[in-house]
This record gives sequence, structure tokens and C-alpha cells, in this order.
Amino acid sequence: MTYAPLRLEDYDISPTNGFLPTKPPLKRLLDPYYEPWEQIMDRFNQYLLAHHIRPLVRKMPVLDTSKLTTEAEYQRAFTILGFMAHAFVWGRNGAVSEPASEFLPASVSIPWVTVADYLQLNPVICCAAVCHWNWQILDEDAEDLMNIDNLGTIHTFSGSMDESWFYLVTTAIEAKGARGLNAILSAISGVERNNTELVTHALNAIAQSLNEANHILERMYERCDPYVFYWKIREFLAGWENMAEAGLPYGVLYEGVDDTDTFSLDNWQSLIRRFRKYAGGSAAQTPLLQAFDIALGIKHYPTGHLGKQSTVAEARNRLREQGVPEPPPANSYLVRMRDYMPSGHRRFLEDLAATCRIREYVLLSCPDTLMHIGDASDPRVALRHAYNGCVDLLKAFRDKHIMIVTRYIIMQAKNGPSITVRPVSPVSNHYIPRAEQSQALTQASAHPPCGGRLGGDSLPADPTMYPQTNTGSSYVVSKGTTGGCPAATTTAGTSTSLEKGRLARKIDDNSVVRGTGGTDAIQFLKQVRNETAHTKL
Ligand code: HEM
Repeated sequence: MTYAPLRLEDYDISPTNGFLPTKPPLKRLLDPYYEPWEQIMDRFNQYLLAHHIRPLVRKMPVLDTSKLTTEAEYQRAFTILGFMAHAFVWGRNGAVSEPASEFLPASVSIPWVTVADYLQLNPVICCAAVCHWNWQILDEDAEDLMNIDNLGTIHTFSGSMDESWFYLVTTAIEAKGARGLNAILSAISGVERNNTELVTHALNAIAQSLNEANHILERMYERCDPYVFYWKIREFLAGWENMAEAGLPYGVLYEGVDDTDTFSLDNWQSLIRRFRKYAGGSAAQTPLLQAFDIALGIKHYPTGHLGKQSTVAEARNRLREQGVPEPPPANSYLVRMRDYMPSGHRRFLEDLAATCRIREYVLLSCPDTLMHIGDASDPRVALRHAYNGCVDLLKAFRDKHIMIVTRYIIMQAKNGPSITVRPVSPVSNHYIPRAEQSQALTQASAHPPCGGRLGGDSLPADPTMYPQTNTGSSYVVSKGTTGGCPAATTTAGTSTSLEKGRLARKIDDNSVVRGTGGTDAIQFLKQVRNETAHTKL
């Protein structure tokens, strides 16, 4: 097989900023046509705080995306439509909260889906939207432009410094990851040329990049308060998959996109099949950590099935007999997270997996016997030490990350909120956009699909849920008009339990804490960490 070196620029990867764009993202779409979007973003936090987002988004015109020209414009459009969409779906959180909306108005969904198609992304908030395309440089003359202390965010949901810092930690890690990515390509080239010194040197550069990532990750505690993160920020980043407990049992219907043709109202399934389900934003969508995994030959198995790394003999045999590297990671969650990465980055991970044989090279160059002799001056021993140093640092990163998840999610969920929660307004913000759908809902209330979600059979209130269920509140869904859309009408005067829990809620000691992607967070993360540790040679 001829060796064709990978080139970062073929995958929209910046040699200086890694998976971030080389130039800072746009802070505004300059074409005045897009002012209706930008004007909402100008006062986004205030609108969200004052409960104005939903009415404003409903009133917003459906804009044509054909006036977007550059990649940067598409990225900005994707990001701001994502902020508006998630603010709309999740409503304002905090002490007074709205129920989640299962419907996304056409004003957002139509352009968002078009832009997402162009960028080959799912129309949902992802790491790229909030961390890759949402930063600015504070001092253009700074020595290290991409140092975390020289970065700011462009948008946040909460308007808090905590949320900015939460995003910026990932942004800064991505920027410093550029060194690691260049080093990975250099290590691959060293392997191809059978140049042990070059591979060792490149592995040491990967280690530096990982070291920087570790230092930046530890700084999360400095300016992002775990309480604020869990109770005020995280909810907005949630997607609409596995979110039944948060009030979205079927996901979200993208109006104007998925409800344009006629569908049978006799059949509830035909309506709910149109609801989209997507995982929420998570730094698990950063391609950087997956790139390090692939480069170091770390394999991840389905959660609950701890696999084993191949032995020297297995790797040698595979190489000799098949001439192919190890198969790509098989943890379905991590693989699935690639669908939430920009297409070039996704492609890079695939091509990297097909090209990279660093671990096999180290294994074959420095067998165990040589390691046992331990002559550090032997270049083959130095190579293996360099490789192991990288694995140690990646494992250390995952140890720190598990500590963070414990403090920012697990402990918060177990401790519960420190504020009293007020019932939400008695009139639901749930609305059904079409008169026909209200019929479907009325029918559905007679034959509720999921334990009576929409009918008079209220689900029992769970006293541990935060915030709404604490209040035991229920809704009368009333008729009304919202931006030209007739609101839902259920059987007159029927109390429904449309109101559900939220992602941010108190849980009891025995419950599983799920990530924004719906995983059993700690079990998954510990397995990924252990698989990393087991890769050491
Ligand atoms: C307050 C800070 C953070 C919290 C609470 C947090 C939480 C989580 C959770 C719950 C998961 C499990 C899967 C999921 O739900 O998506 C996860 C996965 C992951 N997170 Fe974070 N995260 C934080 C910061 C970061 C940062 C700064 C990075 C690095 C850029 C990062 C990188 C990852 C990666 C790569 C995974 C996939 C598992 C792995 O490869 O180890 N996270 N995170």
C-alpha cells in the first residue's frame, strides 16, 4: 500500500488552531437581511431572562439561507440558530421554569436544518457550535493569542462568566491540541520511514500537547462554579434524545420541515415518528480526544464490555498477515458522537484510523524483553517510554475529567438545589402548531401512547424532580394564538401532566446520573479511562 500522508488542511483543520478555525469566528452576520436573527442575539440573555425568547422566535420571519456565502457565515448561522432553538425548547430555567417545548417553530427549524445540511451536522447544539465557532480574541497583540486568558466567548445562554469559562476551557484545549495533531502526523511519517527517533520526538510533542490539555482542564474549577453549571447552564445544552424525564418523550418536531406533507391523524405513530431525537452538546464531541485515542491505538468497547488491547504477538500477526492497523473504536456512543462533529473532522478521524500504526510500531520495535533490560539510552526503549508517557497523560486527563463530572454533575444532582422553586405559570407554553395536530392530541389523550402523557392520566408527581415536579403543578392547556399558530386544545378543562422534570434535577442516591447524551455518565467514563490505562505497554 502506498503511503499518502494526511494533510490537516484537507480536513478543515488549522495547523495553528487545530479543530478551531484559524481566524476567529464571525461575531455578526453583516448582511442586513439577517438582522432579525442578530437583533435577537443582541439581547439574547435579557430576552431569555425575561421570558421573551419564545414569543420573539415565533414571530421571527423564516429567512432564506441562500444569502450566506462563506463557511464562517454558515458556522455563525448554525451557532445562533442553535442558541435560539435550545432557548426555545428548554425555556427559561432557574427558580421559575417553563416546560420544555416539543415543537420548534419554522422560523428556526427551516433555516437551521438547511444550514446543518450544508455543514453536514445534525441540527442541534454541539461542541463545534459553542466551543469551536463561539470565541473571540481579547488582545490582538498578546504573545499567545489562543491562551485561555486571552479568549472570550461570543454567546452564552446564561450570560454568566461560569458558562463562558466552561466553553473556553474546551476552546483553549482544542487550540493547544494543534501541536498534538501536527505531532501525530509527524509520528505517522516516522513510522512509515521506520525512523525511531522521529517517532519518539513526535510522541514527546504529543505528550506536551496532552500536558497542556491537562493543565487547562484543571482550571475548570477557577471560574466555573459547579452549582451554576448544573442548575443554570447544563439544561440548555441538552438535546432531545433520551429526554422523556425532561419532558420530551418523543423528541422535538421541526415545524415547516417534518410536518409539511399530510399524515394520518388516526395514527398517533405517524405524528411521533416525525419527531427528531438528537443527543445534546457535549465535549465528547471534540474530535481531539478521539484523535489522540486513535493515534495511540486506544480502543473503546461498548459500555459494559471491557475489551482487551492486543498483545505484541497479536499486533505483529495482524500486521504481517493482513497489513492493516487495528479496527476503529467500537464504543457506539463515541462513534455516534462523530455525527455531531464537522464533516471534515469526522473524515479526519476515519482516515487517521485507517492510516495510523504508531502503537503497532512501538510494540514491534521494543518488545517486552528489551523493556525489562530497561536501557534508557536505547532508542527503542526511549520510544516505548515516550509512548507510555502519552498514555499516562491521557489517562490522567480522564481521571481529572471524572473528578470534574463528579463535582459538577453527580454531587450537584445528589445535593439538590439550594433555592425554593416557584410553580410555573398555569398556562403551558406547550403549543401545537396546527389545528389538525390538536385533533391528534385529543385523540391521543383518549389512547395515550406513553402512559398517558397527553391525556387526563397525569403521571404521578415525583417529589425528587427539580424544579417543577417539586411543586406538583399541572397544566390546563388552553387555546390561544402564538405567532399565527393556534395553540393546542385538549378536552376542555383537562388537567394534563405535560410538565415534567428537567435535566437539572435532584436525584436519589441509587439513581443513575446521565450525561447530556443519555449515557450512564460515570460507568461510561470509568470504562473509557480504564481502557486508556490498559493500553500502556
Ligand atoms: C464542567 C465540565 C465538564 C463536564 C461536567 C463534563 C461532563 C461529561 C459527561 C457527563 C460525559 C459523558 C458523556 C456525555 O454525556 O456526553 C463527558 C464525556 C466527555 N467529555 Fe466532558 N465534561 C466537562 C468538560 C470537558 C472538557 C473541558 C473536555 C475536553 C475538551 C471534555 C471532554 C470529554 C470527552 C472527550 C468525553 C468522552 C469520553 C472520553 O473520551 O473520555 N469534557 N463529559
